[in-house]
Formats: sequence, structure tokens, C-alpha cells
Amino acid sequence: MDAFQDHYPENVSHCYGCGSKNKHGHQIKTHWEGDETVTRFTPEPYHTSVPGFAYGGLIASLIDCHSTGTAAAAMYRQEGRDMDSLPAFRFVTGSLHVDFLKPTPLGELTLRGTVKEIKGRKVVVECTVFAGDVATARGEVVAVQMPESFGQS
Ligand SMILES: CCCCCCCC/C=C\CCCCCCCC(=O)SCCNC(=O)CCNC(=O)[C@H](O)C(C)(C)COP(=O)(O)OP(=O)(O)OC[C@H]1O[C@@H](n2cnc3c(N)ncnc32)[C@H](O)[C@@H]1OP(=O)(O)O
Repeated sequence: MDAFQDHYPENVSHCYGCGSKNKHGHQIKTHWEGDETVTRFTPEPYHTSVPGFAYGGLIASLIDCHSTGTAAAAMYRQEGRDMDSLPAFRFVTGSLHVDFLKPTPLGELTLRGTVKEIKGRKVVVECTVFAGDVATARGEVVAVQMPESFGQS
């Protein structure tokens, strides 16, 4: 299935969470299901916190990149544009809030995102992590369109 991350240009495909060119990263893949965005990810044994359960930093990382990808896709969708069209929308994380509701078991996880707000260069995304039918974590990300000057002081 065509994923948002498949449309990131090669020179920005090195992100640890979502870059297809980062062999050490999570390489998440996100797509639309109606008005929700969905990522499926199965943690490895080395993502353990307490034996049998996933490390919270991993959960936060998945929420982060799921949500920045969702922000970009939502902007394209709002403008009725294809994700390969120019100018490109690229988002970075302004803030990342995570509530860990229940221990998250090692096994297939499903992240479901919804867009709460689009305003100017900012998109607010809510994301819930499910293990089976159980919501184990919920996050909110403020994603901001990357300024031209990103990385320069
Ligand atoms: C480090 C490597 C990144 C590589 C990226 C390469 C490009 C790749 C592109 C595509 C591939 C996918 C990449 C996915 C990336 C994955 C996620 C990450 O890990 S990103 C890394 C962590 N994040 C940062 O390093 C941001 C550092 N911070 C900044 O650069 C700025 O602070 C920035 C851009 C976030 C905001 O600065 P302003 O000056 O451009 O924007 P202002 O005008 O202040 O804010 C715009 C709106 O956003 C809100 N906002 C900004 N920061 C906020 C915050 N911390 N909390 C809540 N709202 C915030 C503001 O209140 C404002 O909203 P109102 O218009 O007033 O409604």
C-alpha cells in the first residue's frame, strides 16, 4: 500500500522514526483509512522495557513520526493536492505529549491518528496506540511546517 513516507524525497528520508533510508530506524509506514491515519508496527525484543512490554520512548517515537506524517498528509488533503506535488509540505515536531494508559505488550501495535486542528503552519494531531482492541497510549503532537531556515542559527 502507498504510504505517506514513500513520498518523502530521498534527501529527507533519513529520519530515525520514518525515514526509509535509515537502516537502524523504525521505517514506519502510514496511510489513510477514511479520516484516520494508520500505522502498524511490531516492536522487536530489544524494544523491551519491563520483560514482555514495550519501552515508552519507542511508543513516543512512533507517535511522533506517525503524527508528523499525518500533519503533512492532512495539509495536502486540505489543499486537494497529490503528495508528490510542489511546494512540498514538511513538518517537524513542536511539541509531543504522551499519556501511557496501560502497559503496551510486545506484539503488533496499531496507531490511529486524527487531525484536531489546522491553523497556518501548525497541525495538531491526536494519536492513539492500540494493542489489539486495547488503547495503551495516547499522544498529542503539535507539528509545525519546517521553516526554510531549519537547522541554521
Ligand atoms: C532534527 C532533524 C529533523 C530533520 C527534519 C528534516 C526534514 C524532513 C522533512 C520531512 C521528513 C519527515 C521528518 C519527520 C520529523 C520527525 C519528527 C522529529 O523528530 S522533528 C525533530 C524535533 N523537532 C525539532 O527539532 C523542531 C525544533 N523547533 C523548531 O524548529 C521551531 O521551534 C518550530 C519550527 C517548531 C516552530 O518555530 P517557528 O518560529 O517556525 O514557528 P512559530 O511561529 O513559533 O509557531 C508556529 C505555530 O506553532 C506553534 N508552536 C510552535 N512551537 C510549539 C510548541 N513547542 N508547543 C505548542 N505549539 C507550538 C505556535 O504557537 C504557532 O501557533 P499559532 O499560529 O500561534 O497558533
